[in-house]
Amino acid sequence: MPTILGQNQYGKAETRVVKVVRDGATHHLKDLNVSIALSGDMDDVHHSGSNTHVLPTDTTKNTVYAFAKRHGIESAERFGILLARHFVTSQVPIHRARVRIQEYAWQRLGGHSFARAGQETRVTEVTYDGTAWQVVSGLSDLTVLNSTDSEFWGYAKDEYTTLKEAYDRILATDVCARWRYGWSGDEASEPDWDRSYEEAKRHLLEAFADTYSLSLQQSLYRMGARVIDHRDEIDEIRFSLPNKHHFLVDLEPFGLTNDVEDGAVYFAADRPYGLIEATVLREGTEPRIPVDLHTV
Ligand SMILES: O=c1[nH]c(=O)c2[nH]c(=O)[nH]c2[nH]1
Repeated sequence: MPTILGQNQYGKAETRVVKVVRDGATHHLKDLNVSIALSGDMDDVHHSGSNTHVLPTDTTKNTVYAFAKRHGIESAERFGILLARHFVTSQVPIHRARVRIQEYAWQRLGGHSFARAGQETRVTEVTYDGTAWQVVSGLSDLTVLNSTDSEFWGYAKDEYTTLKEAYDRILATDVCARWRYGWSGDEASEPDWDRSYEEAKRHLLEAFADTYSLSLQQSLYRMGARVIDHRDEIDEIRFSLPNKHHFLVDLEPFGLTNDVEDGAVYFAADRPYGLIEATVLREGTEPRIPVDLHTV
């Protein structure tokens, strides 16, 4: 049967780029997911396997990172225009470039601290056996990020350790927290659940933003301790915190320095991720929140 090649396009999908702009102690964040699709004179690669006209998808990814550093990210549209024009005007066989960009919105918590806008899910689990009540509430998927004041160094090393010590890194996580109320079931002392939720959330966010962090484990403990210290009705809190790694992109091959101090471009990796989990308890109380909040 004779066949013909129909519409075709190619490029790197979902390049996750985070650009930090430092304005003194105030940082600004652009967080994009960029997908490039190029098309043009691509018959040969499909028919004969000749790659002469194929600018690698790897290159389209590098271009996203290099452009983020070289031109900054003023808006998703401006960034898309720069990229699309670049591919079409610099490669003769490429006649069309489609650049799709998703931009993640961040809400400011402080100078260098941010929470992903409108994302979290509030949860509760109420158990009653005719005698005792147990109320465990919390939240999932509250994404937060500090663009500085995070280090990680001085860790144990063995023959498989390659991680470079970090003295100024991005610290980001999706907070999954469950807290258990000490409430006995007595109506007169029933907590104001909405207020308790808002305050627990506020305290854990403030602790995340205010902590100069030497590890996510340390930030976690501070977040839990802040909630327990300020909220008498809560006896126990457990966190499951993925360490959402942001790696500095090596832009040296393109003659660009990517120094943290003057606003860097990061590759936001989605997996694998470190998963840091711990319970913080009021002294004298029993741990009752299940250990595995996540199922992975
Ligand atoms: O805050 C961190 N805690 C770790 O246990 C760890 N491990 C790692 O590779 N990076 C980090 N970061």
